[in-house]
Amino acid sequence: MMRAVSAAETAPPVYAWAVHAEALVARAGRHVAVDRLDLALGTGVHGLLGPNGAGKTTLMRTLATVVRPSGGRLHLLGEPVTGRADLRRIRRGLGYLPQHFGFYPRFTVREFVEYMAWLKEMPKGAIPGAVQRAIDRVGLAGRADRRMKTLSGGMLRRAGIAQAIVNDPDLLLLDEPTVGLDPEQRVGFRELLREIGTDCCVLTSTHLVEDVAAACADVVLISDGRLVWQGDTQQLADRGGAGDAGDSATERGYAALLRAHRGGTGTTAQARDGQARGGQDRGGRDRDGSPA
Ligand SMILES: Nc1ncnc2c1ncn2[C@@H]1O[C@H](COP(=O)(O)OP(=O)(O)OP(=O)(O)O)[C@@H](O)[C@H]1O
Repeated sequence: MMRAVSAAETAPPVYAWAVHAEALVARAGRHVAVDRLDLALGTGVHGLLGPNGAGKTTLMRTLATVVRPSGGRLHLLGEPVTGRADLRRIRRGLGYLPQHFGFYPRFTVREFVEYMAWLKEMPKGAIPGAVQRAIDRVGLAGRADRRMKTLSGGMLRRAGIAQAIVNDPDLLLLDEPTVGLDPEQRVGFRELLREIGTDCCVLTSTHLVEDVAAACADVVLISDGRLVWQGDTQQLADRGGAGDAGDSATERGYAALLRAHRGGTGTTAQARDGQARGGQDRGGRDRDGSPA
């Protein structure tokens, strides 16, 4: 008997990783904020953790093609970013919520999201429907015609998320998206992330380890611009012990990994548990081919 075959099964994958960075270097001003970072991310929700100044925002800005890499290699959605890259093509598939985003205060939510859809070169006819859908998904349907300047901090952040997802991106970058959201909104937001992550590579930075535990399948920990650790939330929790600071297993795991990194030589403290979600099968081995 014939069974229905979905498009996803028949369409060949165009690229192995949505994000593939090798020895990536990026600067914030004159400071090297991303320092020879190796990172591979496939479909799914990845949480980006790291202490203040770890380089999270600079990494996000680099992946959003706002900052040009100053060393190493970077591929986004299968396209090389270094050299004479076709950034317009990458940007059409990108969604980005910066930590601080600008907007015309007199724009309504709908006008703001429409404007961003236009900047992303979406087909004109597709924009009104896509804008309405994005606004609905972030729970701002009742406020679509309110001016941006009249929104609360949490509502503004949701409008920011709406513009980031309006083009149904293949790579969604969210820099501290839960800042300003109340607890109920945070729970709703985590659900939205999980839903988006079924067919999109989502990287979300946060200081709230609990957000990561609740919404992310994969955790990326960076410090001093380097990858310290990558693994799933259970593996993160398993890293912690009773003596580590934190109110939950994941917080204790985070504290233990940072402690090991700071106490180690940097390279010996680097670890990788398992493999990133989505992309190619790495057979449970790390980049050098040694067992994870
Ligand atoms: N314009 C700049 N000029 C010089 N140094 C900078 C500049 N912007 C950032 N830095 C430095 O680069 C490093 C990384 O900053 P970045 O904002 O990427 O880190 P972060 O992990 O996002 O930090 P936070 O958690 O505090 O937001 C920090 O040490 C910061 O002081």
